Amino acid sequence: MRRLESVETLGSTTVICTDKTGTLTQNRMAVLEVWTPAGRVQVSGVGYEPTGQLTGPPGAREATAELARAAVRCSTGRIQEAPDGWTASGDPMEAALDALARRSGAPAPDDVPATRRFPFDPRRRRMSVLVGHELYVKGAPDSVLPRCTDPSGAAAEATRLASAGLRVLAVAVRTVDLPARAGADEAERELHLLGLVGLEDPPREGVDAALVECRRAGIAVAMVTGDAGATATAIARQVGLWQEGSSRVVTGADLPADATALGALLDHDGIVVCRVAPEDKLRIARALQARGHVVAMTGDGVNDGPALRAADIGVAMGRSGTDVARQAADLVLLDDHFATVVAAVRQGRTTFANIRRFLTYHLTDNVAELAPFLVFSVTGGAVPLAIGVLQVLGLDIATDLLPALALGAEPSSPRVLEGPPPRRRLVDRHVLTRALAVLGPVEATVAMTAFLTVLVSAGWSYGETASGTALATASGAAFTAIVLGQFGTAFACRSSSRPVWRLGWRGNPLLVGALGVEVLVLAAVLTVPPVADLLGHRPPSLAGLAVAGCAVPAVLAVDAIGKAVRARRPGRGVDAVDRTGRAAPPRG
Ligand SMILES: Nc1ncnc2c1ncn2[C@@H]1O[C@H](COP(=O)(O)OP(=O)(O)OP(=O)(O)O)[C@@H](O)[C@H]1O
Repeated sequence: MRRLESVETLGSTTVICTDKTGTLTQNRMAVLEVWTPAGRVQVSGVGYEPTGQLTGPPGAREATAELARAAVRCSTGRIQEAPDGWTASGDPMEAALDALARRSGAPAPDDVPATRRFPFDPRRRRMSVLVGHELYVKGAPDSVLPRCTDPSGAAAEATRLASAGLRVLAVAVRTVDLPARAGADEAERELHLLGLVGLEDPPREGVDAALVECRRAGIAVAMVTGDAGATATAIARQVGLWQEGSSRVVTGADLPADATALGALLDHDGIVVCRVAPEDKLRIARALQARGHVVAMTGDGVNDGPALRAADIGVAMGRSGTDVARQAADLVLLDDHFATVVAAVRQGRTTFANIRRFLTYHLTDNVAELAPFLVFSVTGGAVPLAIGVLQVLGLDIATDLLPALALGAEPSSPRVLEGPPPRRRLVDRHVLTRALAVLGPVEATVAMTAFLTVLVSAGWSYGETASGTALATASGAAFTAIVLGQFGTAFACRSSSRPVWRLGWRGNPLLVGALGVEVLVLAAVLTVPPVADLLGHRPPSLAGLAVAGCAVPAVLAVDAIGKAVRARRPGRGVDAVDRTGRAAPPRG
């Protein structure tokens, strides 16, 4: 996480716009098939190894070697031998082209340096390199084929390869005497098509399960990719993103210009947006936000910065992403894996819930601490002050600190990704009602009852001045009741919906440890004379202790009743993604 405050936003994510390569797929490319005007060639081989087999008519295999040599001349990515086998150095797709060249027996590219380079650009979707008078071009078929003089049959082949889920690249050459001032557009025309390459990039393991989690969590997922529609759709099907009936594929160029129409078009689970330009990503993020969504957007390219910044959560690829994307992002995925985005959302929801637990716990305590002062003031001093300022400090600093910290470390609930994301404020009506109107008053009542029980049993009656010893013993009982009440509150705060006995006792070992320490601190504060004298109390009498002990069951019982009442209210447990496949808006 680059910005800590984004953790809270992450938990509220309602739409994830993910790219494909490396996030949903492994970004381990391998050429499976080549089409040249001389025929088709099937390519086999293991990973990036330079040895493999080409199967096809001899003419097609020769043409494949020529195509591969041109593609490598137009690339910088290469394969290299590492201790654990052959790996890609640079762009994995270009490394796969290098492997193809070696498997096809193409002569290694000469050392003649390129005189001009027109680098890959996601808007042009092609690149070229001029070596002497030869211009080598490679790029997306829909970008390269219209610039070829002889593309017959290639478009249909490109569609066939893409429909099989392969990433398709067209490779072409041109012999040209290029003027020094000529730009890419002028250079990359009248091309001679060498053929098409179909590259496999297998889906990542765990993506399908992560998508199922997203659906349960009310998070819609859209694939936003620069790749072709057919390839993107095939991959969407393979990973389980495609939803029969509600999914559809839209091309970047066909996205409506109007933001409202764009938002309405994209506001569904399983949408595939293909051939997007970086500025499309920015528009997509803004259009979904305008519909009330909290948008997480992944990106890796230099041009993805504005979209990553505009999204509520910009997610950059740590391995394959550019520095620009990483700088613009809130979250950097060290493994580039889609499932990690979902894990981060889970952590975001957990952190949000833990901060609320922590706040509820502390607010409850405040009510119990304030009540004695209220009673004292309202009765005009007829009821003595049950606890003093130093005792309040003792409660806040000594006994409450560790349980509060332990609540902040409550592990993720298995149900945290069930149902639509919370879009509540940290302190909302539920937190305030629970702390100030339910748990707090119970603690306060038990504390005052313990206090008065000790006083009355020592012979005090309303309006009289209590003896110093009776007052100190009664105050010790009130103090004990508040500490024990907080004991119950700490367990009650572990869940906002389930009673304590459904949670198990070992779910948060830190809390159990913290409460053990709390008991020791309580005993010390009550019995160690200098401390007890400083705070102005003494150990409670048996009657006082008995009443104070009721604080735990009283808090837990009232908490369970409050949760049961809340569970009966309509609107709880709404399905995350409704049957139309529309993304659930954040819970209000
Ligand atoms: N290095 C490259 N040289 C030539 N063409 C490329 C290169 N990289 C990609 N292409 C072509 O451009 C198309 C779009 O690639 P781009 O990198 O914009 O998409 P993408 O970001 O890879 O999409 P995603 O990451 O979502 O899969 C690819 O389908 C491919 O045909």
